[in-house]
Amino acid sequence: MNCFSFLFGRRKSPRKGIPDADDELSSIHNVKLYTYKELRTATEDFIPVNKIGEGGFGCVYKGRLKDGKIAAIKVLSAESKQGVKEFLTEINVISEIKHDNLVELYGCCVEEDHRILVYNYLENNSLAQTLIGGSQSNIYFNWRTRCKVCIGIARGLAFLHEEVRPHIVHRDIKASNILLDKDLTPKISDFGLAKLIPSNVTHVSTRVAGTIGYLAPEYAIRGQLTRKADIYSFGVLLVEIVSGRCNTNTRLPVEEQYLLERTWELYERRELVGLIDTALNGDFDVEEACKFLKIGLLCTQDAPKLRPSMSTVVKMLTGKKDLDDNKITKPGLISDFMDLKVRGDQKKPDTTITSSNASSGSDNLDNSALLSGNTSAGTFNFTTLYDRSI
Ligand SMILES: Nc1ncnc2c1ncn2[C@@H]1O[C@H](COP(=O)(O)OP(=O)(O)OP(=O)(O)O)[C@@H](O)[C@H]1O
Repeated sequence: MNCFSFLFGRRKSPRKGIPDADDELSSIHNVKLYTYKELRTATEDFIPVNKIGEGGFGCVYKGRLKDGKIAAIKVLSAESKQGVKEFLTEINVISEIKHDNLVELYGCCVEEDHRILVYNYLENNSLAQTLIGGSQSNIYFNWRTRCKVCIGIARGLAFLHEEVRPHIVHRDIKASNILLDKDLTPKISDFGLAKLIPSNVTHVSTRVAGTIGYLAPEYAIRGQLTRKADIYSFGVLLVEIVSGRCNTNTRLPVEEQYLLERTWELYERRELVGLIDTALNGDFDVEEACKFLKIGLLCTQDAPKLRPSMSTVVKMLTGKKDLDDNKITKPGLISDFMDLKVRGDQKKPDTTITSSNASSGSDNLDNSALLSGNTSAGTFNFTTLYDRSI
């Protein structure tokens, strides 16, 4: 796989910051190329009624392709400079791998200034729009469905982490990146931030990107990226699925606002059952639900090496391996650190954050990482200064 050998900026297209289509096409392999005309026809000229969503990348439309397949057609917006790099990463990472719990890329369109991704259409939106904070959704997630969703996501991640070579770290596991098909099978999507981890290195140092609330502290603060960062994010998501709530909710009483802190507190008081979603109306296996919450805690422990691998998580979730309750240590939280720095108003719950000035792949770093964005805890914009040697 040739994911990160893209060339940018040799010949620019008239659109500022967008590389020439020929340059881009030379870095895209084994992917079906759609013409803009075909995608225009498929979406009836991208009419608003066919628009099914909008993300950081641009708008997503539903459309019928020439071969009759229904597709989700993601159009990179003209303003999205960051998106061009993510566009190529997404194509090169996802096009070469297939798994039941990963979204399927049908192909893409690179024509003049148009950059479009074409996916398998998934009928039931994302976990963020349905189970977690999706008040408009009419899907009921009973306990069995939640188990299936958790295990499916875990299997998809185990595949990326342990079966694909080189291993892939997704870097943005969160509720809005888990899409659901008609049977509520979960599909991990959005590989625009994914990184390959060569087998001979322990971690890569990288610009920090991801979503506040799901970011492992060692990665958020020091830029150290390993598979354990995804495992941390998965742990947060697992607790969200069992509790049916978002990781941060400032409308709740202060002591309940941060889900991981709350989970740890209830775990210590042996009252984890109090966290399980009341929408289940008591119709769940208490022991199993508490076990899932404990696995969430195992995955979010402060020390990355204590977090289990995803294949171990799959075994624990499916009852093929016992978990040692006595071994769970306190979750790593960046909220304490953020409390010192957070200022401003309350906006949207999920925000992608990016740090600048962090060297990539360097052995000796003097990093000054500027993090900025919005959380439900407030808009933040702060600088962390640190020195480290690996
Ligand atoms: N394959 C798909 N099938 C059906 N709907 C999809 C598909 N892909 C995306 N969508 C819809 O489009 C919305 C936007 O998706 P997109 O991946 O662009 O952004 P996001 O993940 O929600 O946000 P961000 O870009 O900030 O991470 C999704 O929430 C979902 O409703």
